[in-house]
Amino acid sequence: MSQPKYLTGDKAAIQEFLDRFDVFLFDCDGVLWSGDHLFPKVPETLDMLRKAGKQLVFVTNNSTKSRADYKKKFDKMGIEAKVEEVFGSSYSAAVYIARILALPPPKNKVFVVGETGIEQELDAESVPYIGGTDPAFRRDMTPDDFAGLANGSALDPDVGIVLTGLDFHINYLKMATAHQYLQRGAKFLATNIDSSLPMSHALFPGAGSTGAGIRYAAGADPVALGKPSQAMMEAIEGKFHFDKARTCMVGDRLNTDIKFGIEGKLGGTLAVLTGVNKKEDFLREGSEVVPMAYVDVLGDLVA
Ligand SMILES: O=C(O)[C@H](O)[C@H](O)COP(=O)(O)O
Ligand SMILES: [Mg+2]
Repeated sequence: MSQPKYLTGDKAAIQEFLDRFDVFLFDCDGVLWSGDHLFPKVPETLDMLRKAGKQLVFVTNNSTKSRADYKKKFDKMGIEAKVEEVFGSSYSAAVYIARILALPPPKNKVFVVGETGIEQELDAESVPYIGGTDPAFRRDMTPDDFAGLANGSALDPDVGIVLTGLDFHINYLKMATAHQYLQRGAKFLATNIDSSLPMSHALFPGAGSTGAGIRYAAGADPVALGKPSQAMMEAIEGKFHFDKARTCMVGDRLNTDIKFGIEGKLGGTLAVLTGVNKKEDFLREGSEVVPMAYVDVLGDLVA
C-alpha cells in the first residue's frame, strides 16, 4: 500500500492533486464543520474549486437533517451550495425504500428510530411512517406498553420496515417497539452505522451506537444504506453521472468516507484531520484503509 501524500503547505503538490479531478464528493461532519462550528476557510476552499470548474456533491451520513435542512445550514454558514448538490443518508434510505425495496401497501409503512431528516425525506418519497419525532414515543415505558407490545395491540399492522438513524432521543420504548416489529418479520434498515459523531471538536455516540440496542436485542444487523455502502455510490452516480476516475472523495472517517471512495473505485481520496480519524490511524503499518492524500484542515487547499 503506497504512502499517502501529505499536501498541507505544499502548493505544487496541492495543485497537482486538484488537477487530477473534476468532481469532489465532500463529507460534512468533521470536514466542513464540527456541529455548528465551521472550520477555517471552508467557503473560500469550495469557492476556489467552483471557480476552477469543479463539480461539488455533499455526501453526508448524518440522517438527522434533510437536504432542505442542509441547504439552510449551508446558507447560515455562508457556504454557496444548491439543495440538489446534497446527498444525505436519510435521502438515500428514502429512495431505497420507495424505489428499490418498494414493498406493496399496506405493509410498506416504516417504524422510524431517528430524527426529522428521515421523516422529511420519507414524506418527499410518499412513504408512510410512524415513530421518529412523534412525542408519543418520547416517554418512559409503562406496564401497559409491555402488554400492548407483547399482544400486538400497541403495534401498527402495516409496519413492514424498521429504519434506524442517529437518534438524540433514543429510549427503551422505541427499542422495544422496534424489536417487536423485527420479531414479526419487519425488514431491518439503517441510514448509517457510524459508531461516533464529531461535534464541538469531540466525539459523541453516533447512529450505530444509538441503534446498537435494537441490533443486539434482535440479534440481527440492519442493511446500512449510508457510506461506505456502494448502494449509495450507485445512487449518487446515477444522479450526477460523473467519471469515477476523475472523482475524489474527501472525508474525515476511514471506515466510511475513505473506504467509500476506495471501494467505489474513485480516482482518489483525501483525508482531512479535523474529525474522527488521526493520521496515525492510516500511517501505521498494516492499516487497511489508506487515503491517497491528506491535509490537516480542508482550508489548507487554499492556504
Ligand atoms: O453518527 C452519525 O450519524 C455520523 O457520525 C454522522 O452522521 C457523520 O456524518 P458525515 O461525517 O458523514 O457528514
Ligand atoms: Mg465526517
